[in-house]
Amino acid sequence: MTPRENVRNADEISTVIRDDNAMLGLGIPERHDVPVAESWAALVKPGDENSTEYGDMIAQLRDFLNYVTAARPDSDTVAALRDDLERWGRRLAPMAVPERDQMFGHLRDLHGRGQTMSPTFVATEADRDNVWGTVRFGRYFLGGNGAVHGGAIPLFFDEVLGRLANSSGRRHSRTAYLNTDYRSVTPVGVDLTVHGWFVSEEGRKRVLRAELRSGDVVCAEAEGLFVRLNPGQP
Ligand SMILES: CCCCCCCCCCCCCC(=O)SCCNC(=O)CCNC(=O)[C@H](O)C(C)(C)COP(=O)(O)OP(=O)(O)OC[C@H]1O[C@@H](n2cnc3c(N)ncnc32)[C@H](O)[C@@H]1OP(=O)(O)O
Repeated sequence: MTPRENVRNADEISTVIRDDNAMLGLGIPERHDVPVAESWAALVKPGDENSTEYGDMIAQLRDFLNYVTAARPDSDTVAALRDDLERWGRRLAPMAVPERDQMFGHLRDLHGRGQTMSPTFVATEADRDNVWGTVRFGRYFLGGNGAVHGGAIPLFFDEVLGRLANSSGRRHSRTAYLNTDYRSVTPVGVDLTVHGWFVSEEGRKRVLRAELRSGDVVCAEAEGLFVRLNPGQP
């Protein structure tokens, strides 16, 4: 008997659906209510126009990607969605701006910077050399068998360590290497804890490490070298 066949009443059904949704990384609201950790907030560029509204739209887009990933829609639904997406593409295309003016990924006062490329990192505490926070990979980031895709994890580490490497007034650096060790399966739809920290800073070279945990279990670890850019270096 499957867990669903075992369900007896409406309360139990809604509990099962809620649990399934959590497992799938569905219906998880973006956490705009959590304040950005104080020293991490020093990176914030205040007053980004429409940033809250844009952030809410990105949160919807994140949920949407999770629903698209999880659904097996009928052909009418697929056709309707394709047409809607095409209409939105045509509406947005004339609004393209140069990179420096785009909002996607540039809203540093929002958790996740207003982008959907990597899951939202919620920084809860930070100092000059450390950041702590949480992340939940939605269904969109599924690799297989409930595990997060192996490529999504270094992307996430680059997001956290890249930002920490350039925090607290440090001049901009770029990732030279980023080594990831997959210690155990990283589960989709589960709140994970993150710690990123400086190991050393010598001349232009900044070595940082990070750890991703599910409860007490270490899911993945990373070490990155970030090299401070010389003036004029892209
Ligand atoms: C506007 C809003 C934006 C918001 C953003 C928010 C945050 C976003 C978060 C996302 C963030 C995302 C961030 C991203 O993803 S950045 C994107 C990914 N990274 C890149 O595209 C970088 C490409 N590479 C380069 O540009 C150059 O190679 C760099 C600049 C890295 C170094 O070239 P450069 O010519 O300048 O320097 P150098 O070659 O003399 O090297 C200098 C020193 O470093 C040592 N070295 C170099 N490489 C390695 C290596 N692989 N292993 C070990 N060591 C290495 C080297 O031996 C030397 O050491 P030493 O001999 O002096 O002892």
